[in-house]
Amino acid sequence: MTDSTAPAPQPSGPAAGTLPSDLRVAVLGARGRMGSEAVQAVRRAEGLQLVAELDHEDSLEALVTAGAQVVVDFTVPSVTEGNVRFAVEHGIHCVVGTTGWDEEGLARTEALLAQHPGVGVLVAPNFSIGAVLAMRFSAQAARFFESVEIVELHHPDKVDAPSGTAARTAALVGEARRAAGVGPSPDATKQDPDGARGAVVDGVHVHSVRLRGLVAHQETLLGNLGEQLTIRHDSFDRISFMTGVVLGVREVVSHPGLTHGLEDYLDLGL
Ligand SMILES: NC(=O)C1=CN([C@@H]2O[C@H](COP(=O)(O)OP(=O)(O)OC[C@H]3O[C@@H](n4cnc5c(N)ncnc54)[C@H](OP(=O)(O)O)[C@@H]3O)[C@@H](O)[C@H]2O)C=CC1
Ligand SMILES: O=C(O)C1=N[C@H](C(=O)O)C[C@H](O)C1
Repeated sequence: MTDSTAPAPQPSGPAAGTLPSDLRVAVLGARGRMGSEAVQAVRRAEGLQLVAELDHEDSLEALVTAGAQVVVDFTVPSVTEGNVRFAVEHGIHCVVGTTGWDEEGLARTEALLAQHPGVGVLVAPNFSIGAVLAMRFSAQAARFFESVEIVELHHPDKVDAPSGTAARTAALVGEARRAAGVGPSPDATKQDPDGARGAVVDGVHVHSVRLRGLVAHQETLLGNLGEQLTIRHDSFDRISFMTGVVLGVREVVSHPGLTHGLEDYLDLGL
């Protein structure tokens, strides 16, 4: 959708200090909480050149006009897959932080990528290194405990629940427990008319808290008789996601096809 009163998108030529070989990067959702942080991170990063900052009133055609090689998407769940489709069809690699992706959307994107060999798409539910490790640790621990539940806590302006990170953690935990032949967490609840037990994702209960003052936080609670393990991660500031975003931009160009999760670009040594 275009708005003639809105400022035109900002395709920019080579800026002082950039080289012709710098990777040309555009940010979608550039005025949002994450997009604005990503704009600054790309500007700061050596070897990257910010060529467009787009928000919802801007046409995606501006990505092509600006000659973007990689697009970073921090928009809203309802539009992110369409943004990726446009980019892939124009040979532009994608680094996607927007949440709300389901298996069907990922499968459609994978099928599209098969028609565009050489193009890479990274969909990462969480770009902070601590959160990536917390997801991995949760999956590793899952089979050793009788009970597992996830609590995610976020700022109240977040539009989706459960968080993408919590949904991904639950999927990894569920998969690890199934692979190990571990049954569901014990739960005698027979009546829950108000949904007090939270959402159930891949057999794992997920509870979403929305509280002013928070940024992004998550606990995986694992229980056995007489003991509890808590795997907690806190993002106190959105700067925590930026190392991962810049890494994703640099790596996506050499990882054709679909990558789900930043961990595939990292050597976690686990
Ligand atoms: N993977 C990760 O590590 C992280 C992921 N996220 C996810 O990133 C997403 C964005 O979060 P956040 O920045 O807090 O949200 P915001 O609401 O602050 O930002 C979203 C931005 O996208 C814009 N927008 C909406 N529709 C379009 C469109 N069609 N094209 C381009 N831009 C559009 C909005 O504009 P307007 O307001 O004018 O409509 C807004 O500026 C969420 O899905 C969130 O879960 C967040 C943090 C970390
Ligand atoms: O909306 C947010 O803020 C966040 N969204 C992502 C999610 O849904 O997991 C990542 C992080 O939790 C912050």
